[in-house]
Amino acid sequence: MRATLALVAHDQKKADMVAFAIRHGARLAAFDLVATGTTGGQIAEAVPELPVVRLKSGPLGGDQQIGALIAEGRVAGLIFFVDPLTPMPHDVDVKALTRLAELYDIPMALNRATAELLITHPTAFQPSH
Ligand SMILES: O=C(CO)COP(=O)(O)O
Repeated sequence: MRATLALVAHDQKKADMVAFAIRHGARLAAFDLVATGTTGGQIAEAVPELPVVRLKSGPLGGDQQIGALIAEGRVAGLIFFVDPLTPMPHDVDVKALTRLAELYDIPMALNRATAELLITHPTAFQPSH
């Protein structure tokens, strides 16, 4: 069974996420990928051979959709490049998403340094989560 990874990046971090997807394309290809709308679109444009299911954009409910997948036990890991410097209209959604990842004990990287550690760890993301 393939594990699902969720990929999300705030606007100021999208370039970092695209670079991450390019750098780790081969590793990411081992997973089913879901992403919030704009993040997924930019990954798909940069790495067209990497299939990414795009949900709604974050401010329009995408974070909540990923949270729901986590609550249903369908997400093995969350890589979320958070922008800590910009106020967000959907801050409560961001908080709800990270809270569910905490609650369901999903490996969660909120910055690039942690994402690098998780993606290069062969057993970090288990489908049973
Ligand atoms: O806002 C986001 C996460 O909170 C990301 O959404 P987008 O990928 O649609 O920009």
